[in-house]
Amino acid sequence: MKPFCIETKHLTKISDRTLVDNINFTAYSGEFHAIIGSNGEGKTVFAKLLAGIRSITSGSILLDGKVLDIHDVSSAQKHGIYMLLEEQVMFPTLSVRENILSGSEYLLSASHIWAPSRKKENQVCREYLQMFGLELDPEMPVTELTVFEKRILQLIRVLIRRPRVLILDEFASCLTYDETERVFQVLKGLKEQQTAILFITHNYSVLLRYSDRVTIINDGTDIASFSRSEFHAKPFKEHVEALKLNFSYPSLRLPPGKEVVRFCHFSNPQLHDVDFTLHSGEIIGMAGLSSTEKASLIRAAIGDTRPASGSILFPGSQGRPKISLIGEQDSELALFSSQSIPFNITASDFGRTASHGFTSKKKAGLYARHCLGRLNFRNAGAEDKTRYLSTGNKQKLIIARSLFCGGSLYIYSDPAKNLDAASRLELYNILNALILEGAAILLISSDFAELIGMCSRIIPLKDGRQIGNYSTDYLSVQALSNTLE
Ligand SMILES: Nc1ncnc2c1ncn2[C@@H]1O[C@H](COP(=O)(O)OP(=O)(O)OP(=O)(O)O)[C@@H](O)[C@H]1O
Repeated sequence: MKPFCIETKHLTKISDRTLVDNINFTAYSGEFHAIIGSNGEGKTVFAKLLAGIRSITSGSILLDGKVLDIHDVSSAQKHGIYMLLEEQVMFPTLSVRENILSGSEYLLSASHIWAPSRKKENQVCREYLQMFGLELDPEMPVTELTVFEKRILQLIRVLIRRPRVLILDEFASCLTYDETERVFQVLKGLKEQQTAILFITHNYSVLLRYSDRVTIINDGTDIASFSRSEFHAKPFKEHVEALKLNFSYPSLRLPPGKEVVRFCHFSNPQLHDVDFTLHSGEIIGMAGLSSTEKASLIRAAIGDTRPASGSILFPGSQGRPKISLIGEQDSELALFSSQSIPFNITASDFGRTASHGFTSKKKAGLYARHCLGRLNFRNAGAEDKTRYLSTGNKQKLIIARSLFCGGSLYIYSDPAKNLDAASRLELYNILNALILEGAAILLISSDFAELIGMCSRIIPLKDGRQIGNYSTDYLSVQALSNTLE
C-alpha cells in the first residue's frame, strides 16, 4: 500500500447540541494513532463520523488531500475506512465461520462468480484465528466464545477486507495484558503494510506501549496532538496529569472482619473446586474467568443455580445477605435505554423512592444526582436521555444503580470498563469506602493491574478450575499472567 494520510478539516457534528466541534485531525498510514479524552468528550462520535456511521454537519474528511464523500458506512468502506464499535455485534445463532465471512464470501472466490467452497472458507477462518493464537472450530456456535474470542472474530471480519484506515473503539477494554499484546502484535503487521490504525483508549499503559501519535479530544474538539518523541516533554505530561492517566491505585488493606461468604470446594458444570473465604472489609479478586464462568459464578452466588458438589455458605448472616451486582453484559442490555437516568439508577430499589405509595420522581432525581456526583459524571446531566449517553457514562449508571442498591456483599465484574482514568480513581475510592463500612467485595476482572492494585488476595482460575489463592503483596502483573498462561 502507498503511504497516505487521512485528515479532517473543521469537522463538526451538531445534534441537539454541538457534539464534535471543528476538529482538524491528521493520521498517517503506518501509524498507531491513539485518541484519548475523558468520558463523553466526543471521541466515539468523531470516530463514527470518519466511518460514516453518523452524518457530518459541516467540515470535510480527506484521504491523501482529496475530499471524500462519506455519507454512510458503505461509502466510508469504499475508501477502506472501517470501525469496530465498543459493543460486540454478533449473529448469535450463526457459527464462527458465518460470523467472520457473512457478506465477504466473494473476497475468497477467485472468479467472483462461484461461491468459495466450505473447505476454503474454513481454512481461511482457521488461518486468521491462528494469527491470534486461537484454535477454534469454524463450525462452532459463537455463543460459546469468550469476550476475547468474540472481539477477535469482529476484528477478523474487518481484516479480511484489508482496511486502509482501521478505527478501534476501546477494543482492549476487558482484555488481559496478554490478549492485548496478541492483538497489537497482529496489528503491527497491518501497520507495516501501511494501514493507519486509530484506537480510542482510556488505558495509559496501552497508550504508552503502542501509540506512535496521540490526539486529545476535549469538549468535542481536538486540543492537542503529540508524536511519540514528545511523550517525555512537559506539555504531554501536563495533559497526562490533567486526565489523571498516570494514577496510582489507592490500595487499602484492612484487617479482615467476619466471614461474609465461603466457597467450599464449590463445583458446577463450568467451575471446579472453587475454595476461598471472603471477609467483611476485604476485596478479593478473581482472574482468568471466561464470560460463561463469570456468569455461572454470579448465578451460583445469588442462589440462581445449585452446585454439583461443594457449597457456598454465608456464615455471617441468616440466609443470603443482600448482594449488589455488576454483571458483564454490555450497557445496552443492562440499562433501560428509553427510560430516564433516575429511573435506571433507582430501578434496583424503587421502594426507597416511594412517597405515599407512589414512586417520587423528585426523590429519584435527588438519589440519582447524589450517586452520579460520586462518580465524576461529566458531560451529561441527570435529565439527559439514557440512550444518548457515552459508553463510559452508561457504565457509571450501572455502578450508580449498584451503589443505590447497597448490601453487605458486592460482586463486580469489570466495573471499571470504559471509565476514564479520573472516574476509575473515583470508583476505587468508593470501593475503599465500602470496605471501610464493613462490606465485602468480590472483584472479577481482566485487568491484572487493577486486581493487584486493589485486592488483598487473588484467586486465579484456569479453564474454570481454581489454581491458587495468592496474596497480592509480592505479586506482579507478569507473574499473574504467567500463572494463567
Ligand atoms: N444522538 C445524540 N444526541 C444527543 N447527544 C448525543 C448523541 N450521541 C452522543 N451524544 C452525546 O455526545 C457526547 C459525546 O459522546 P461520545 O460517545 O462521543 O463520548 P466519548 O468521548 O466516546 O465517551 P466515552 O469515553 O464514555 O466512550 C456525550 O455527551 C453524549 O451524551
